[in-house]
Amino acid sequence: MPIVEHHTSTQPPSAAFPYALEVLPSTLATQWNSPAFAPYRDAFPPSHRSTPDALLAHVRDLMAQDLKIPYLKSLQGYLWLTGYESGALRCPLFPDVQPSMSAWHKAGIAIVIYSSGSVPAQKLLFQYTNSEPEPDLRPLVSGYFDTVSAGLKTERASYEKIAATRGEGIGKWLFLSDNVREVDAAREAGMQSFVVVREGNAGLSEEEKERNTLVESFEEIKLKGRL
Ligand SMILES: CSCCC(=O)C(=O)COP(=O)(O)O
Repeated sequence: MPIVEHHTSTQPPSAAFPYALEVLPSTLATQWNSPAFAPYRDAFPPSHRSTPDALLAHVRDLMAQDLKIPYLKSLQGYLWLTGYESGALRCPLFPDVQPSMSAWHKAGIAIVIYSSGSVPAQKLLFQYTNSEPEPDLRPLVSGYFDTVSAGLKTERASYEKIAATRGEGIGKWLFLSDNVREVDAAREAGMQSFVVVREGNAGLSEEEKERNTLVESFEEIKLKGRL
């Protein structure tokens, strides 16, 4: 049963983050007091949401640091919704991702997503992919977790919590991520855990390469004899 860490192991850099920054000023200007937007606004600390300009500056700052704060992630999901629905955004996938996910699904292996991106944002990403002829990959996914529902991705307890939601023992799970600290946490919890090496990811030290199983494509996973 794989858990697919969905950002850098399934997707090359996408236009989603620039899109959120692009539409943020007009969203703040036109929706500041709208009932749809208010919950996203009010999730930010009061000191950073006194005015639309204050919130704009704060969100730009958080995004420049790529901070994985739940209220930022919720806002991004809200901003991405119009982009996906209008066709301005599509989630680009590495070419091995859809065929592998389909094959695992066909083989009865459950695929669960765990990301710092909010669960609503994860569902959008998998609904609107660049996969042809069927861009909507949600039927292949059995569950979604984020840092609100499962906890931090660098903590062992988060993986224990996710594994406890299904009947298989934790030793049957495989976790995939580009982030070695996440891979370590999942392994400590008792999951099998591989580092997915993709172009553009942070490099690994020699020590990290030696003590981890590395895969450059999901197609290699079967060859490693784990599925
Ligand atoms: C366009 S990527 C959306 C996911 C996201 O917001 C993010 O921060 C990625 O986090 P992950 O834990 O999946 O690396």
